[in-house]
Amino acid sequence: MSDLSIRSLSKAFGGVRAVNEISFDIKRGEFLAMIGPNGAGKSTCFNMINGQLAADSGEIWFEGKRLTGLKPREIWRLGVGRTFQVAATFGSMTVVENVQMALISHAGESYRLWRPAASFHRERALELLDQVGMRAHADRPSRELAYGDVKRIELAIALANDPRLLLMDEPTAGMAPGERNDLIALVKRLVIERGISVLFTEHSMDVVFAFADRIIVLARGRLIADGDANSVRADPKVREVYFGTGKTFANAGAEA
Ligand SMILES: Nc1ncnc2c1ncn2[C@@H]1O[C@H](COP(=O)(O)OP(=O)(O)OP(=O)(O)O)[C@@H](O)[C@H]1O
Repeated sequence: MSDLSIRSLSKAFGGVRAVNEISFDIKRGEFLAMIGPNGAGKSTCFNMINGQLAADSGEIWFEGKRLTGLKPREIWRLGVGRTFQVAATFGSMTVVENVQMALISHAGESYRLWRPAASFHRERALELLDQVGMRAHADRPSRELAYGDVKRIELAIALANDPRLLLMDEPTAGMAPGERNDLIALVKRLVIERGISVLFTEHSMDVVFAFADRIIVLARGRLIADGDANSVRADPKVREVYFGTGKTFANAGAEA
């Protein structure tokens, strides 16, 4: 069964066709990478899926429900999660409190209700921290964490909503190469364990070729390739759009 279906999705900004008649599917449990050079339309596509941007035309369906036209919160409630940058907002709270807040929000409880009860959802929050390898840091203030660890907390927070599809727009941005691999390997393990689907964008070709089940490639708003690492790596259209960008594309991930 196809979890997410995108059909002829389009969005223009003035004269710029940021996303132009894009169609693709994500199956349950699939780890799908969306790649493309700068300005290809990846973020625009993500923002339409999560409801932050209205599509000009086309349709988005998730588990048989139409997402186009829904508000971000309605889409989130239907089981489409996304990672948020939490560090700046909740830096003064401890790691576990940040995850507790997400669980409170998921349960539809109010922050006011939570205040006198710091133990609210603590056990479940600790379980989530365990899954992302951060339980030992539970009671540290979030602002003390290293950047890579903040990314793990963001992942735990996204999982608190129990998503069946998780959208991750450049989850490894700003990370060192080793940390990137660790984070994506962790996400892939969670995908397998929880049977959720993930759509992610990533600039590191090594990461994409090593971990993605499938790769879709955008260029100037168009979808130009959709397949596994080998077929995408060998695709002349893909090579053409990456040629001259300075990325080590041709051999990236060849060992994977
Ligand atoms: N709010 C906006 N207003 C005007 N133009 C926009 C807006 N958002 C995106 N664009 C344009 O739409 C095109 C696609 O941008 P988008 O950010 O979706 O690409 P991207 O693939 O995510 O790029 P990057 O990898 O650099 O993040 C670009 O030409 C961009 O300049």
